[in-house]
Amino acid sequence: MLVLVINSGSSSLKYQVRETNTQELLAKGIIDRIGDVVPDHASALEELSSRLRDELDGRTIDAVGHRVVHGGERFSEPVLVNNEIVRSIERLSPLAPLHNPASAMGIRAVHDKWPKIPQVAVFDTAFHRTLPEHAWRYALPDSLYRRHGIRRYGFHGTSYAYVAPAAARFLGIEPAEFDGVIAHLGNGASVAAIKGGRSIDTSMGFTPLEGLVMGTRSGDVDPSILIFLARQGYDADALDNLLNRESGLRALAGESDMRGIEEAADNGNEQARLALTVAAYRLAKYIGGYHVAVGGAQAVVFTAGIGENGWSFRQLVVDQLGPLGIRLDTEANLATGKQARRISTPDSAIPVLVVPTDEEEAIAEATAAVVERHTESAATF
Ligand SMILES: Nc1ncnc2c1ncn2[C@@H]1O[C@H](COP(=O)(O)OP(=O)(O)O)[C@@H](O)[C@H]1O
Ligand SMILES: CC(=O)OP(=O)(O)O
Ligand SMILES: [Mg+2]
Repeated sequence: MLVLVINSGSSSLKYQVRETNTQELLAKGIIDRIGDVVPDHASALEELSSRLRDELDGRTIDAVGHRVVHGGERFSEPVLVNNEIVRSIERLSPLAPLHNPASAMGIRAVHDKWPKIPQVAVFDTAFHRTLPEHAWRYALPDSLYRRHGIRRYGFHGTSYAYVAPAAARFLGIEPAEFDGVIAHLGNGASVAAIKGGRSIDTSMGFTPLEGLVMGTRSGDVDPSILIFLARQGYDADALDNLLNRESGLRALAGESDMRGIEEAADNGNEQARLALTVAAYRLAKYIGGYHVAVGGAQAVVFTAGIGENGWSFRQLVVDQLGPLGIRLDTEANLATGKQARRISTPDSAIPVLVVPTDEEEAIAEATAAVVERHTESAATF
């Protein structure tokens, strides 16, 4: 089955075209710096459509798989999209303002272009459905959970579901026996605690705003800051904009893209250095906490744009993990490539790995499975 995958991240649109029976990769690309060089997701979709005309050379797509960040309490598995499901994804937009609108727009754009093609939504929240209640529940009145679904959902699940078994394979253990801490560091960034191959805690919460310092998102802050600002006259939209778009690395360093920040820090820019230190310190604390949560990690794993490529950021983080007996191999940390690799010394108490993620490959597989199941069940009626 020829599957087009569209991964609408907050700052990028990644796509792949895969023949899922043969694993052949026909096209792959990224339109990045959305919100900066590319104005918005709509222009990114136009660019994608013109690239596909050239890259597909007349071959036709059988199905389209979309990454959808927020699935709320309703979606715990990939689903075949219909009108009602797109509306449901749109209703969840306030809980993932940088992502769900772009996914819904992508689904509608594909439907307008190719109305007969089946589309599948694959949710970032699904992998975290195994979180125990003590990890997903906030210390808030239960009515907020019952009335508004206010709880921890967690995100980047498709990536964790791909990387956790890959890390286990690298260590030579069964995926269901893997206990570890995985840091998915892209424009949005989160950490997950994996025990027995399942997610038991994660740093993002009700929305993809909680937790780590990100490109433009603050991560954890004292909620009183919001109350204080509300009393100063900030309304909901102003707070949303402040925390989701104007904070994080952008607020600390003046720009949100890690490549530019690392370069500025190398050139002696103090603001950029401080931004990296704040972000690395926050992450190191989470890694220590999740090492405890999983009852002793068998590995600490870095993945996604910064996790796979940002060697100096990895060094800043791992250098703080000395009390866990973790030692970075500075030479190995400089290696590049799409292979899973170890970046800690042989005597490090816990191995530190870089394991590249491939959300698009995982979405292509899930999409083909859903469409095949649907076609089979349609045939039996
Ligand atoms: N070679 C590199 N060195 C450091 N950071 C990098 C490199 N390549 C990409 N990145 C960073 O990765 C981040 C984007 O990661 P990605 O996983 O693609 O994000 P998203 O999916 O959230 O849009 C950006 O901050 C970018 O600067
Ligand atoms: C959930 C999330 O923040 O995704 P991304 O990192 O792709 O923006
Ligand atoms: Mg991403």
